[in-house]
Amino acid sequence: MEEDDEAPPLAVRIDETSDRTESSRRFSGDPGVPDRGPVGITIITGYLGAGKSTLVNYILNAQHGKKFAVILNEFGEEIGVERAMINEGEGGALIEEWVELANGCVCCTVKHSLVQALEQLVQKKERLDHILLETTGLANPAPLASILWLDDQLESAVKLDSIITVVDAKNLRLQLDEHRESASFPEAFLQIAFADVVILNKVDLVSREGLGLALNAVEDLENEIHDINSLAMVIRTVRCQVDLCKILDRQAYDARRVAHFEALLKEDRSVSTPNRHDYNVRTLCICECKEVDLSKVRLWLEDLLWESKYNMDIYRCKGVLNVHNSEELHTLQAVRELYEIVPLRKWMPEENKMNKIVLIGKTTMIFSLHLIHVQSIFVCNI
Ligand SMILES: Nc1nc2c(ncn2[C@@H]2O[C@H](COP(=O)(O)OP(=O)(O)OP(=O)(O)O)[C@@H](O)[C@H]2O)c(=O)[nH]1
Repeated sequence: MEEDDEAPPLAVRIDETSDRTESSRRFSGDPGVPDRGPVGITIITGYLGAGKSTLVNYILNAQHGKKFAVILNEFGEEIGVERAMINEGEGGALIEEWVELANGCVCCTVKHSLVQALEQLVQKKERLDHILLETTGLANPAPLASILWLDDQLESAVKLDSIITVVDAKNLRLQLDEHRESASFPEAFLQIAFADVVILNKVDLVSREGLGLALNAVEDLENEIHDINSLAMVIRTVRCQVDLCKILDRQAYDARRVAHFEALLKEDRSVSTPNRHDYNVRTLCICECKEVDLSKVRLWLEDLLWESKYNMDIYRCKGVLNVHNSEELHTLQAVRELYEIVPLRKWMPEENKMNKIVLIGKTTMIFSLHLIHVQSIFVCNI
């Protein structure tokens, strides 16, 4: 794990008096509803040239009537260049607020300025519907996710909504292959591993090559992305033209957002996703009906997330739990070392009570349930 990930999430506890209404209506097409819940932040990440600015432009120019703040993170020499790439509309009409973080990479040196920028922005939050944070092409989104992901006890005025990773369909394979043999770890893996949504952009460039093979080529890329992160929704685009309802207000980090977890229960994930490629970032899915002991789950998670035991570095985890002596379905969310387990709702009579835990992380070993000692969390041994 990296050193700079350690700032507590309390760092962005900004507005203790903010009200706690749901922010889900912001993009629901009902602009008349007064809604001053936490302002959602979407992190837009992706490799150099993948189409991040194109996506920001597309969002700003879409007919939604919403007010956005845009935070740009650029390296010193690029100051002003990124901003010039964004169409602010006549007289800046499309953007409510601009913040440029120009001191370096947002995931290390700029953490403090980011928090300050958010503090400034939320003072104007009555006028804001959403914040877009575009990171530099090389940024690792992990520390950002840890800073911005707040659990429900923290009454913040901002809330991480989701991480969108834009990937370049033409160059993705090259980018993933690039460092596979070397000691340096490609950001492209991390960006996919942390994504809630992957925009597979520039599919026009793949389709143009070898007509008959084109469809397969895009499908192969989708599979490759899912091998790394089976939780992410993958959307194919040309010039990032995407239905905004699919990418904004996803509340991907809200443990009480029922839809994410119900989808998890329905999806038929295999027990362990075999990788066709020898990547060391993978998804592993635990699927077991036996009841779990909550205190054992916590111990196991803390070993995994805090101690990086079992030769694994877990980036993201989501799951539903069948807890011993409880009639309630519990949800589990983790981003790096932060995790939360909350009771969500009663199990329904027709439901098959089960545990489903999806882990996304890096390992130097063969990813196996046995090796991560998952048997230790169950009330009865399996
Ligand atoms: N053919 C094609 N070109 C695209 C598509 N999307 C974006 N581009 C072009 O790709 C180039 C890079 O797009 P940007 O949006 O600037 O990419 P970026 O990720 O912001 O780039 P950096 O800020 O340098 O990391 C631009 O010339 C875009 O016009 C697409 O779907 N197809």
